[in-house]
Amino acid sequence: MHSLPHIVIQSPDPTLLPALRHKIDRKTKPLGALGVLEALALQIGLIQQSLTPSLRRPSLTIFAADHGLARAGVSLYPPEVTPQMVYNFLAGGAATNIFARQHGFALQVVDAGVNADFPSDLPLRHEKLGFGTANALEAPAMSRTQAIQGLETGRRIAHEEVEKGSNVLAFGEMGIGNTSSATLLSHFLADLPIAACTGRGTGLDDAGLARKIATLEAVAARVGPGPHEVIDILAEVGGFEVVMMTGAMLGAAEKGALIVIDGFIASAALLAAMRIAPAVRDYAVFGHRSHEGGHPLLLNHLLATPLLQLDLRLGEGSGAVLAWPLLQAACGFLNEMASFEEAGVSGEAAQ
Ligand SMILES: O=C(O)c1ccc[n+]([C@@H]2O[C@H](COP(=O)([O-])O)[C@@H](O)[C@H]2O)c1
Ligand SMILES: Cc1cc2nc[nH]c2cc1C
Repeated sequence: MHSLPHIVIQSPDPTLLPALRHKIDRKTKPLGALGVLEALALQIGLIQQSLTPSLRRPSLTIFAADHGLARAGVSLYPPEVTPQMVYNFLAGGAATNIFARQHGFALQVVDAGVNADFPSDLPLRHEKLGFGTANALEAPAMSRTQAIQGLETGRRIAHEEVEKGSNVLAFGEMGIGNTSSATLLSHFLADLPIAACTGRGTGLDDAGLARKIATLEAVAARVGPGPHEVIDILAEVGGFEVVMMTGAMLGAAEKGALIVIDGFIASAALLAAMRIAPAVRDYAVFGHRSHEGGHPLLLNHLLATPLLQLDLRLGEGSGAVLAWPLLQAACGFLNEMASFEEAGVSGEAAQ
């Protein structure tokens, strides 16, 4: 039987922290005046173990998959949209394509388990774990073996991106029904109440939201209160794209790359990854705060400071890619901004 891969992730060595702090504090600005950008520069410097970090070949990988639970009416849109959006990504017409082009991201799309037969010659990475997950109301979304295979595949994909020269990896997803998986992961892995962290996803109305909450509570009752191993929770509530994204985050951190987290689903994948190797958190930055109901709660749980707050609720990695100029700004000021000494500006406070 497959077993959970042994993944060792080290937190970045903190020895460089005082030198990084000193370099930031000698820049021509009041102490702390660059706020969150200072924290970002510190984090990137530590991850790269460098006082002059650089961001190379930003990459976005979108994992797509279908959800059996979508048949229970938990989304406003039909599951057919998942394969249709895959074609849209491949044609370059989705929002995330535009933002990725704008910011020079290398983009790849992975079929993690879409319920469609894609021609083998499409420029799509074929890593299908199944034709959509099982309906989690009735049975585990996937087997433990599929979950482990998904983790391993995601991990390999991230390693390959690093081998191609990337040190910034953003991950996105597409999967009708996947805010339900993310809600259930938040419930089981962060102890968040289902009613509080269920959101409208693609745009459910009040009645739809009430139906979704009742459905997710029924799934949670079938799974039972635990304790559960993280791999079993991933298998119980899915989805294929979420397990692959979890593996990819672990793979990116193993290689010392910066991970850019998108919205609610990506944050739930990180939550799962942290249960496998807690230090993965040290490599993550949070692109934005999604408009999806549970995301602020999950971000609080993760002690995360999202960089943008644009009321996005799209997924596809869009909120991660949009945060790119802020990552560049953090490295830019650390590398290029004059110090008090260089600029002949007095660095002493008057009182
Ligand atoms: O990233 C987010 O925070 C986010 C919030 C709401 C919806 N989405 C996207 O919408 C789809 C899931 O919504 P739903 O209603 O089908 O569960 C999926 O394709 C996600 O990429 C994404
Ligand atoms: C059209 C559409 C595009 C998406 N992109 C990510 N999730 C999505 C859901 C829908 C419905």
